[in-house]
Order: sequence, then structure tokens, then C-alpha cells
Amino acid sequence: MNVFITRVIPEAGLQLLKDAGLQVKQWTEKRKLTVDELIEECKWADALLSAGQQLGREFLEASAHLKVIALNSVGYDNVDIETATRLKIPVGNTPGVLSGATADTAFLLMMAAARNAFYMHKTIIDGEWDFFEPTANLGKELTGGTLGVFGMGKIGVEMARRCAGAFGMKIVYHNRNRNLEAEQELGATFVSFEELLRQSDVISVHTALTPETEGKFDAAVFKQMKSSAIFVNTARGKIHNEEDLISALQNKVIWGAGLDVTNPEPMKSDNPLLTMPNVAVLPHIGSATETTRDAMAKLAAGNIIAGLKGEKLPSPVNPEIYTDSQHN
Ligand SMILES: NC(=O)C1=CN([C@@H]2O[C@H](COP(=O)(O)OP(=O)(O)OC[C@H]3O[C@@H](n4cnc5c(N)ncnc54)[C@H](O)[C@@H]3O)[C@@H](O)[C@H]2O)C=CC1
Ligand SMILES: O=C(O)C(=O)CO
Repeated sequence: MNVFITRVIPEAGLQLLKDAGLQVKQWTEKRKLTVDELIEECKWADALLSAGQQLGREFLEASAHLKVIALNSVGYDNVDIETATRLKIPVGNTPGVLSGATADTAFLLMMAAARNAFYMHKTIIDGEWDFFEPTANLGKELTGGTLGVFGMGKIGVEMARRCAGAFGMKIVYHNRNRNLEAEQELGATFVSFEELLRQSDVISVHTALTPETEGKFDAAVFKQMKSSAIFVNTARGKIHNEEDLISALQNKVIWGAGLDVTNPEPMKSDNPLLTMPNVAVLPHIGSATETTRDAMAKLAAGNIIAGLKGEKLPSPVNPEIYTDSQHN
């Protein structure tokens, strides 16, 4: 059977597919496929392993023969899951294995924003490091401050662990449901969204992108945050309104920001956020460590292999397609 892969993936995942006797074709061009190209490539395939490709209704309906789609990500906001489910195509993702690495990135961005780190780095490159200035380049200390986690799921918990452990930060969170384990382990307190904005010195976003969270952090929300607060987003760029964020930073409505995700991606190189001292931006590298990317590729390969055997995926996004008892 044949597997089409939309990007080059780590050898660890590729080997699993080959060991299972599957024919594999990887897209090696440094650009995404168009919908038509993807439809064409998938005519040959029984399974698709997709990294960062938009999988909309047109593609899915033209590729209804696929026995499984495995995403090389935990986020599945770029896939029309409703259509995949209607067509009975199982979709798998990669939860858990990337939580630590992504939380590391959130922590890094929080620190970099708090200490103007990326901007300071650039001043050295620009030859502006001249003398020790006691009143210049001052950042914020986070020890003893309050971290507000929006979305206390797997990555949110890892971020809270780092902040509670490293800086003794108090943890407040807002989530769909209470996370009793996080409350017990970290002394985290569940608060309303408004209270999260009011209390937090740092707000770190860790929800999925959904119709509910899209555009959630806008001008009105930034206004409710502390003027000394740092906004961190490693989830999805569409969860904040970028124009409103720029304006909130320029007008000192909030103090700083750390972003691994932007809207659009890639961010244009003349974006004003890139020249603000208290802002740190990374090009969506949240899960980008060798260990984590290997684990993601292995999990994605596991989803493909199970799907091609007609078995329930190790990590299914739409388990509701399995209605018969054989998969229970
Ligand atoms: N920057 C990067 O490279 C990466 C980004 N991500 C993003 O991080 C997101 C979170 O990943 P996980 O922690 O694994 O997911 P998760 O499902 O474990 O956690 C998400 C949490 O958000 C909560 N939530 C969802 N909608 C909400 C709402 N409207 N209000 C309040 N809480 C809400 C859920 O109840 C859940 O507890 C992914 O969906 C993905 O978009 C994930 C990995 C890497
Ligand atoms: O897994 C995801 O959702 C990412 O954004 C990349 O790891």
C-alpha cells in the first residue's frame, strides 16, 4: 500500500512505514502543495501523512478513497474534520509527545520578552553595545508573579509546571472544565476569563484554535490585562488579533509579548512586532527538537499503519467514525 507524505519527515517515522512494507513518497519541494497537486498525488495513495497542509472539503471529497490521514501535529484546525468524519476517513494527530518541547518554547518566549532578549541580541549585531548603563535595558522579574494559563490541557500544564517550579509563580487558569490534577499538583486556581486577565502578570495561551477561541485576544481583552503584563501565544496565531496586539503594545496597554505563532504565517519581515524591544517572535518552532519531532513522526506513522490495517488509530481525532464493536 502507498503513503504520500506532504513534507520530509524524520527517518524514525519513515523507517516504521518502510518496515511495515509500505511504499512511501515524500514531497520535497520547499513549498506547500496546491489543492490540485495534493489531490493528484493522493490518487496513488492509500494513506496521507500531512504536515501543515490545509485539508479542506474539496480535497477530502476528491480523496475519499484514503483509508487514513495522519497529521504530523496535535493541532487539527487546518482539517475539515466534519467532512472527513462524514466520509468515514479516520484522522490521527500527535498529542502528548510534543507537550514538553512546546511548553519550553512558551517559557523561552516569556523570558525573552521579559528581558528584551531578542532585541538586545540585535543591538550587539548592530554595534550598539557600548557601555554598562544602570538605567537602560531594564526588563521584568517573574519570580513570585502570577502565570495565567488559558487552556490548561497537556501543554498548559507543562508550562505551569515550568513557571511554578522555576520561578515559584502562582498559577491561575481558565479552561473549558476544571483540571483537578493541575490544581492538586501545582496549586493552580480555576478562575473566570475576566479574572485571568485581571490577575495575571503573564498570560500564556494553550487552547486549540476553534470558532470559540478565534480572535479571543482582541483590543477589549488586552485592555483588561495589567499594563505590566506579558502575552505569550504558542497555540495558534488566529487566537489573537494581531493589529490589536500591535496597538496594545505601541500604546502600552500591555507590556510585552512572546509569539511562536502569527497570523498570517510566515510573518512578513517588516512587521512592527519584530522591532519592539519587549517582543520576542519565533517562526512556529514550538515542537522543533530532534527528540520531539522523532516522536511525532513515529506516532503519525503508527496512526497510518493502524489505519491501513483497519484498526482504531493510536491517537484518533474523530473516533466517532468507529461505530462497530470490533473497534471498541
Ligand atoms: N507552536 C507549536 O508548535 C505548537 C502548537 N500547539 C497548539 O497548542 C494547542 C494545545 O495543545 P494541547 O495542550 O496538546 O491540547 P489539549 O487539548 O491537551 O489542551 C487544550 C486545552 O484547551 C481547553 N480549551 C479549548 N477551548 C477552550 C475555550 N474556548 N476556553 C477555555 N479552554 C478551552 C481544553 O479544555 C483543553 O484543556 C494545539 O491545539 C495546537 O494548536 C501544539 C503543539 C505545538
Ligand atoms: O502540533 C502542532 O499543532 C504544531 O503546531 C506543530 O507541532
